[in-house]
Amino acid sequence: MQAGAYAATPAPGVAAARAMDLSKVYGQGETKVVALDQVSVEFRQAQFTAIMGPSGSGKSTLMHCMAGLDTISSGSARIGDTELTSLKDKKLTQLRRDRIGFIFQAFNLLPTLTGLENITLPMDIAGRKPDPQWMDRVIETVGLSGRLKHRPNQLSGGQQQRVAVARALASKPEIIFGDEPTGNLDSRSGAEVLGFLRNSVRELGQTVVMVTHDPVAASYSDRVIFLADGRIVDDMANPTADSVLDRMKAFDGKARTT
Ligand SMILES: Nc1ncnc2c1ncn2[C@@H]1O[C@H](COP(=O)(O)OP(=O)(O)OP(=O)(O)O)[C@@H](O)[C@H]1O
Repeated sequence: MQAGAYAATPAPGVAAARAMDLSKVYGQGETKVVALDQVSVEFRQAQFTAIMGPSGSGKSTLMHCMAGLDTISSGSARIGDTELTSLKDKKLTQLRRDRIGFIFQAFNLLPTLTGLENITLPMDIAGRKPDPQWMDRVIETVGLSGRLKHRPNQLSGGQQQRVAVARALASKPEIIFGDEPTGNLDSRSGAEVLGFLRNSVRELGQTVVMVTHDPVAASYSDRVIFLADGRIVDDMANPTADSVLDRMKAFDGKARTT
């Protein structure tokens, strides 16, 4: 995909990624675990989706399968129109590099590089030139203008995660996947980073899918899908921290009585 081809006119309602009857089974025989059981879901463009559910419900597995980090056992996983199961390793690596952004709990910044160098590193590796106007917008959106020459150890945890968010946004990926992106941050820094992610969806038309355990983090999203035992059991639009918490309590109560 060409730099600059994406997101000028994001189309809400169009699927940035899609799973159809996606199953993921680990192990065999007595150690067999059905981590995902025929999951079908669409992640729409320019939407911020949170994936929630109890420990072991399949959240990370779903994210890893959709992001091409893990193979699937049956069904289909697509990024845009590209079926991941049809890709060989090299093409899959290219797809992850060129079309997907990642934000993990650990910031994974290189200590010897400045903030700016960390942000542009994936594009440097791919031999692509950052679009200067886009970079300005990204850096402004994540509020890093005065911090670009600092190295990670001269930045707070929240600032380091903002660099990681900017790095994910810099190449205009079709979709960003976050695995508990604020899990290691105090609540104020976490709120800042979540605010930036939400801004990137609203102002830059970015598509974001984030795994979280935190109802407050989920309240920054447009939509929450809830997993239990490898299945989607609920889908909530315009979540608030209270509505998410209520739903989690209802699941807990049900789990205890069944
Ligand atoms: N590599 C693996 N080998 C075997 N089983 C696995 C593997 N990865 C995950 N599982 C199993 O698949 C199920 C789903 O795991 P997954 O990590 O997706 O859950 P999760 O909802 O992300 O959990 P958590 O909130 O604790 O991170 C669990 O039962 C887990 O033990």
